[in-house]
Amino acid sequence: MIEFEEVSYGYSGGGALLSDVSLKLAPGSFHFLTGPSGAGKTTLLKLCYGALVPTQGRATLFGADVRAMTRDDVAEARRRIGVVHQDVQFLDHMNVVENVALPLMVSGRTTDVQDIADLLEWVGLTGQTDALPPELSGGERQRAALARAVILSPEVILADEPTGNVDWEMSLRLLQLLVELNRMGKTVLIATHDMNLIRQAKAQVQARVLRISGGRVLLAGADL
Ligand SMILES: Nc1ncnc2c1ncn2[C@@H]1O[C@H](COP(=O)(O)OP(=O)(O)OP(=O)(O)O)[C@@H](O)[C@H]1O
Repeated sequence: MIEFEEVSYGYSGGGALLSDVSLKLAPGSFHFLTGPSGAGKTTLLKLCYGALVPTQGRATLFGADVRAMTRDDVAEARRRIGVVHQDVQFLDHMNVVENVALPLMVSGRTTDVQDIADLLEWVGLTGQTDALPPELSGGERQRAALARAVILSPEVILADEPTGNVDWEMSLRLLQLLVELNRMGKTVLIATHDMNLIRQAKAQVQARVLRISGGRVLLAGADL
C-alpha cells in the first residue's frame, strides 16, 4: 500500500534527516510513529503521501514509484490517503459542515447530505455544524479535522499528532475514532510523542510502533 525501500531524505541545504528507511504499511495495519521533536516524523508522513520525494531510495504508493508519478498520479493517490495535519487549518469564514465537506468540492464529488451529518455525528460534532472554526475548542477542531480527512473514504489515514493540544479524555476519544476506522479496514499511521496513548492503543489493537532515532526508523519492542 505504502512502501519505502532504503529511503533517505534531506531538505536542501541540510544533511540527511532520514536515512535508509524501509517500511511497509500493509492494508488494514495500524502503526505509530514516534521519536523526539525534530526527528522527522512530519517529514516521513509527507513522504508517505507523496508531498516529498525521496532523495535516495524508493517510495511506492499503491504500487507506483513516487518518482515516476505525474502530478495527477500523486493527486489521485492523495485521494486514497486522508491526512490529519499537525497544524490543522480551516477556512474561518466557512462553518464546520462546509469545512468538512471541502475535499468533496475540491475533488468534484458529491455526497448525500445525510452522509455528512452521519460523519459529524460519528465524531460528536452534531451540535457544532453551524459553528465557525474560531468558535471551536481544540478537541472539536481535531475531530473536525479527522472528519474532513475521512470524508472521501480514504484507504489510509495518516494523523500527525492528532491529540497534540487536547486533554487525556479527548485523546482517548480521538484514539477510539482512529481504532474504529482501523476496524473498518483502514490502514492507520499516527505520529505522536504520547507514549501513554500508544500503550492505551496497544490494549485495543495490534499496533506496531516505529521509532525514529538518529535518522533511522526502528521497530520498537514490546517494552513500551
Ligand atoms: N521545509 C523544510 N525545510 C527545511 N527544513 C525543514 C523543513 N521542514 C522541516 N524541516 C526540518 O526538518 C527537521 C524535522 O522536522 P519534522 O517536522 O519532520 O520533525 P518532527 O519529528 O515532526 O518534529 P515535531 O515532533 O516537533 O513536530 C527539523 O529540524 C525541521 O526544522
